Amino acid sequence: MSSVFDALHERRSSSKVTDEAPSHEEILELVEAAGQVADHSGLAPWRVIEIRGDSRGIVGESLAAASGLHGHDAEKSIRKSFRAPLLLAVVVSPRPSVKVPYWEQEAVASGVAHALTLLLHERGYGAMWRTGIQTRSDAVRMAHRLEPGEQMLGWIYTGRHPDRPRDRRRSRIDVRRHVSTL
Ligand SMILES: Cc1cc2nc3c(=O)[nH]c(=O)nc-3n(C[C@H](O)[C@H](O)[C@H](O)COP(=O)(O)O)c2cc1C
Repeated sequence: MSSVFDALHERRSSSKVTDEAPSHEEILELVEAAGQVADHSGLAPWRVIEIRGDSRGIVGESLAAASGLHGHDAEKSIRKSFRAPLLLAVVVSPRPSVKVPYWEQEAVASGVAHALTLLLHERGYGAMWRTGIQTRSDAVRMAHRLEPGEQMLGWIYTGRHPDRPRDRRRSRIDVRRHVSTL
């Protein structure tokens, strides 16, 4: 079993995946695990929408509509949402709280999304968190039936990793530039 340290170093996004998607039951299991992230007041201010099959077109259609695309350009946008067999829309569902402002609740939802990508990777699924300039548009909100106040965080595109994940341990950051002392 790899350590959290190894898992973080080895995770890489996969833009290409096979048609094999995690089942609904597996998604429930992984989302439950991802939901164990630190959460001020335990508000669980997030939810995940599974999007499979033809429903995937709704994502591209709403992004295209929000961008005012038509014809060939709209079709191109719609095709993009079929790049993986399963799209997991991650949504911030803010709860009323005097103690926990919106930004903290978005941080929790974001943590859930990152944890999900790691868990999918561990199970041999490729995952890639994708958004679009119109992710928070009304067209996308309506297409995903978001409640007032809810916000999209994007979609995790996932499916079986096409080959065994290579050991891709490498650092992309110059850590000394990101850590300082007060
Ligand atoms: C909130 C968020 C939105 C993203 N949106 C996109 C996107 O729309 N298109 C894209 O190519 N990459 C997007 N990315 C980046 C990829 O998910 C991925 O992290 C990047 O390609 C680097 O690959 P790596 O994760 O293997 O380092 C997004 C990442 C985050 C966290």
